[in-house]
Parts: sequence; structure tokens; C-alpha cells
Amino acid sequence: MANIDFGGVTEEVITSEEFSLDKARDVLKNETVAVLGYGVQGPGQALNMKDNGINVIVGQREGGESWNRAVADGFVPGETLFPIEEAAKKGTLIQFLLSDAGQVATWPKIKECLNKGDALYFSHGFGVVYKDQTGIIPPENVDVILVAPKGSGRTVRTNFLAGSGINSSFAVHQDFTGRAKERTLATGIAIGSGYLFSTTFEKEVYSDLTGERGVLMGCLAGVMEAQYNVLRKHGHSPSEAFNETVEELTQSLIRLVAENGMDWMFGNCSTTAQRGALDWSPKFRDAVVPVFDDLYESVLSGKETKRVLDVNSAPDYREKLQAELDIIKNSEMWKAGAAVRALRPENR
Ligand SMILES: NC(=O)C1=CN([C@@H]2O[C@H](COP(=O)(O)OP(=O)(O)OC[C@H]3O[C@@H](n4cnc5c(N)ncnc54)[C@H](O)[C@@H]3O)[C@@H](O)[C@H]2O)C=CC1
Ligand SMILES: CC(=O)[C@](C)(O)C(=O)O
Ligand SMILES: [Mg+2]
Ligand SMILES: [Mg+2]
Repeated sequence: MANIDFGGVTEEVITSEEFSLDKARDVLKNETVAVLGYGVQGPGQALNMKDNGINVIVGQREGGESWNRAVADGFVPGETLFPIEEAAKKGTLIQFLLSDAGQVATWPKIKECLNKGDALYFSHGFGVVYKDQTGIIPPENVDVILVAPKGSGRTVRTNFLAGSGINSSFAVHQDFTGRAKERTLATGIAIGSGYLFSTTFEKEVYSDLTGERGVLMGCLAGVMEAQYNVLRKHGHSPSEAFNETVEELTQSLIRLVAENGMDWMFGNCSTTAQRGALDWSPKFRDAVVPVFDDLYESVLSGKETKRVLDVNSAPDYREKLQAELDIIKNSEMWKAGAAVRALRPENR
């Protein structure tokens, strides 16, 4: 553990300096890691562990797109790729990486596949924390652990291949074997986490559900659309409105924030922009605090969980989600965006 000062608060973090990949391999050497679900997180975590020499098998519904992708990625049906329950029975560390609604639907069968001393691993606290809605109550004779990458599963893989990583939180909900924490940290290192920070299942799910509905996805899309529409209402062209709302952010300014913080980005813009941004930032902040308060209450109360399970448990949930994504894709704003992206020098 390294003690790091995060803005005046000292937290313990784990990096591969404190917990080496060789140590992770040693801790996991007798494990069969069964990755259940080959959607977004499954591939990233499974392929990174496979590259790191961990004994990985995949469980997935047979014959569908995800199954075929696992085959294309080198997992062999009957050897390292199995139907979900068969993989769960073969696994000693079972990574429950079906969709959150899928975890609920399959739990009665998966629970029967667990053996004494197994580790049941999550990348989101959703199923365990909202047990009244999900019914996911693990047996007492297994470890229940969490490693939650703070990023898309796609970037868990691409960052790993680029020699970087995605930070992950980790937690132990239940330690039956006395080795739950080292199994957790070893798996966090084996999936290629940049660094690991400690959390609880509750804190992970409350922050994650808030973040993805807020700044990271929902709020981001909403404020972009709002600004684009105001600019268009006042006669600015789609190209100008999109460049001023999205393209400049993604191709320039957010990269400066990632490089060295918000003040760095501000300081590398005009003093005209700095004055205005410093004046207007509090107005926007104060305007959305009530929305964030409502959001956090909706998460804490379980309303967001109910919404997710009600809608994403339907057989056609993916088609319905895709139909809504297509509305975004086919909007003037994001069709303008496609044209702008195509004009990037590297895409011409
Ligand atoms: N998507 C991401 O990048 C992140 C996901 N997570 C968490 O990781 C876990 C997995 O998430 P994703 O990979 O996004 O899941 P996903 O939505 O991509 O689904 C994963 C797989 O579950 C299968 N599945 C869904 N419903 C099923 C059912 N009823 N029976 C059998 N299989 C079913 C799907 O076919 C898919 O292949 C979730 O707990 C999620 O909250 C955590 C961090 C980021
Ligand atoms: C990518 C991620 O961290 C999210 C937004 O929480 C998710 O996909 O659930
Ligand atoms: Mg997240
Ligand atoms: Mg999430």
C-alpha cells in the first residue's frame, strides 16, 4: 500500500509497485478465473488476464454475437469457452460480468454453480447492494469481492495494450477463505488496473450510478445538446455550433485537463476565455446542484435500480436501447458531428 495525499486527504492505493504482476500470478496460480459475460467488461478483463498468464475461461450464452467474438478472440469452445453455467462450475474465481439485469436473471442458477472457497467477483456493487431488488445474496462459504474499473471495458483493453491502464476501485464484501483481499488485489493487477483504490460495495455503486447519469454520460450529453441548440437557435451553423460544443473539447481542451488539470487548460486559453469561464462556472455549478441532489437521492433510494431492472430485463432491451441511441446518432447535432470527424486530417 502506498499512502497518497489526495487534496489533503491521505488514502492508501495499490500499484504494481506494491503488488507486482508476479505476485498476482502467484496468488492466482491455482485459480481458474471464469469470466461470465463477454460484452464490454468481459473481453477487456479476460484478454488482459490471458495476456498476463492467468488461467482464464469464458462463460457466455452459446451462438450469439458475444460468443462469436470470444471465439474470434481466441477462446476455444469446450476448452476455454463454455456455456455460462458450465464455466461457473469450472471456475474457482467467478467474475460475474453479465449485464446487471442479466446477473439478476441468472443468479438462481449461478448460485448453484458455486463451490466452497470460490470467489464471486463483481465489477459493480449493484447486484449485492440492492439485494432486496436483485435477490443476489451470496452463500456464506465463498469470498465476495469487487474490482470496478473506472472506465469502459473497451479502454480497459486498449489502455492495457498501450502500456497504460484504467484505475479501479476494490472492495471485499465477504472474506470466507481469509484470502479475499489478496485474491481481489491480484485480480485487479492482473486485469491491468493503473492503480487500485479502496472502496466498499455501497460506495462504489452509489458513486458509479451517479457518475454515469451525471458528468460522465447523462449530464455531459445534456449540456452539450443544450449549448448546441442555443447556438443554432441564434443562427449559428451546425458546423460552428458542433465545433464550439464538442469538437474543440475532445480534440483540444479536455486533453489539456487530462494532461495537467483544469487550471492548466484554462491557463492555456485566452485571458478573455479565462475571465468568462471563471465568472460563469459557479453559475452552471449552482444551477445543477439541485439536479445532482435529486440524482443521488434516486440512486440511494433504489429508484434508479428499479428503473434499470424494469427496463433492461425485457427480452428486447438491447433493441430498445439501440433505437434511442439511433435517435442521438441521427440528430442534426451528431450528424454534423460525423461530418466534422470525417474532416479531421487523419480521417481524410
Ligand atoms: N460496460 C463497462 O465498461 C462497465 C461495466 N461495469 C460492470 O461490469 C458488468 C458487466 O457489464 P457489461 O460488460 O457492460 O455488460 P453487458 O451489458 O455488455 O452484458 C455482458 C454480457 O451479458 C450477457 N447477458 C445479458 N443478459 C443476459 C441474460 N439474461 N442471460 C445471459 N447472459 C446475459 C450479454 O449477452 C453480454 O454478452 C456490470 O456489472 C457492469 O455494471 C463496470 C464498469 C464499466
Ligand atoms: C464505463 C463505466 O464506468 C460506467 C459508465 O460506469 C458503465 O459503463 O457502467
Ligand atoms: Mg463506471
Ligand atoms: Mg457503471
